[in-house]
Amino acid sequence: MHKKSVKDIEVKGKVVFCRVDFNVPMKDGNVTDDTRIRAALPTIQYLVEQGAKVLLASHLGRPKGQVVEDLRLNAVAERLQELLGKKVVKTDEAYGEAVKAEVKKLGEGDVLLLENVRFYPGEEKNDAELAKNFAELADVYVNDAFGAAHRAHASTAGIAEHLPAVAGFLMEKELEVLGKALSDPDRPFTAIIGGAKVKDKIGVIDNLLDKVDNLIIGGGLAYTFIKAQGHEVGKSLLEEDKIELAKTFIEKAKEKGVNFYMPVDVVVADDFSNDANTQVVSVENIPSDWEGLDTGPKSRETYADVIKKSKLVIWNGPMGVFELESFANGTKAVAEALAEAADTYSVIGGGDSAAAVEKFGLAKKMSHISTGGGASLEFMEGKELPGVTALNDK
Ligand SMILES: Nc1ncnc2c1ncn2[C@@H]1O[C@H](COP(=O)(O)OP(=O)(O)OP(=O)(O)O)[C@@H](O)[C@H]1O
Ligand SMILES: O=C(O)[C@H](O)COP(=O)(O)O
Repeated sequence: MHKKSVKDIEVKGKVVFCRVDFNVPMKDGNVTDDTRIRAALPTIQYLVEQGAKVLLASHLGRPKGQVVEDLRLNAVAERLQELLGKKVVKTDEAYGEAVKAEVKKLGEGDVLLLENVRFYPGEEKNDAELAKNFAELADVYVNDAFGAAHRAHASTAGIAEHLPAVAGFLMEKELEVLGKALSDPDRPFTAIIGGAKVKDKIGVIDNLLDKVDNLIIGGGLAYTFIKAQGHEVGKSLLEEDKIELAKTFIEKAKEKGVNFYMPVDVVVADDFSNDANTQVVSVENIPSDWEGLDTGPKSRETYADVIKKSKLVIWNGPMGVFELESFANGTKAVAEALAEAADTYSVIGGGDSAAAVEKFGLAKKMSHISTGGGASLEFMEGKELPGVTALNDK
């Protein structure tokens, strides 16, 4: 990586402002999935072992610059304390005199978690004053928040102007895996793109068509492609204004010699619910008052075949409405094929696909599950990540 890492600097005795992405799912005041906390542990533990005074900063949810009691980081601090096996001090603010006083009390190897940085309006505006306030707390800045690296905020970008700024281990790992996939992929290289809307995936499809050998399309966005091929899609999700774009993607795939796989059959339902009546139909025969909610068995088989013959697969977006048992099979088939393909390096691009492999109990079988939803998507689109750009070059 061309950015400095936490290993490139001396941290002993220094106060380190470490931005992490502890934006975790919560229910009734408890952390329901601590994956992102666990993913940041190697950096935190390293800083502790090296004798740094560790200040952790994160956002949680979207409080829009106001204090929202339910979005305080207290439960996160508790979970972190359990995982680290050592005391984590938690402050009710993220900067200011009271916080400075707490920081002064820290000894080498101590850990303090600041309050939700999005309680301050300046955070999302990348306000220079707020960035300075954060920087005043510390001697060094470490960014390990890959999941928030696509945001140019005060704690992800602005602060780096005031302190030596380096990447943490999670940040490095994510950039290494995703970067290698895009710049020097093992082949055959397959991208699987699903999810709800074409509009959210335009950039990623366009960029990946320049790089992959196979592109597999599934999920709700497939119906715009099916329509682009001249078939009726009934009540399925359709973006009328993206049909022409879908045609250009199919054309681009042809020009680039990319094998383009779309569903040949789908599971249609007469209602968006688990108890709906369902049938499997070919894409030429989608009934006018039914909607497609999953890929059909023939498509699943083809997709699994392509996956197993690939050396590298990047997957972003579910193949169907996997949250409903009746329409989870397409997504499950992709997850199972990836789990079975021992020679295939599988990269799960965060968000819903990561939730799906977790739900099917197959997460451990994947080579890399990104902790970034939006961040990994923007990276795959070839966009610059402000949280990375802001760090010091090697
Ligand atoms: N055929 C379909 N019709 C309607 N919705 C669908 C269909 N297939 C999948 N979906 C829905 O798409 C949603 C996921 O879409 P999204 O584009 O957000 O995926 P993602 O990129 O994996 O997630 P994230 O944005 O969190 O990274 C899921 O909730 C799923 O139920
Ligand atoms: O959950 C995420 O993708 C990151 O934590 C970023 O959150 P945001 O979309 O609210 O900026």
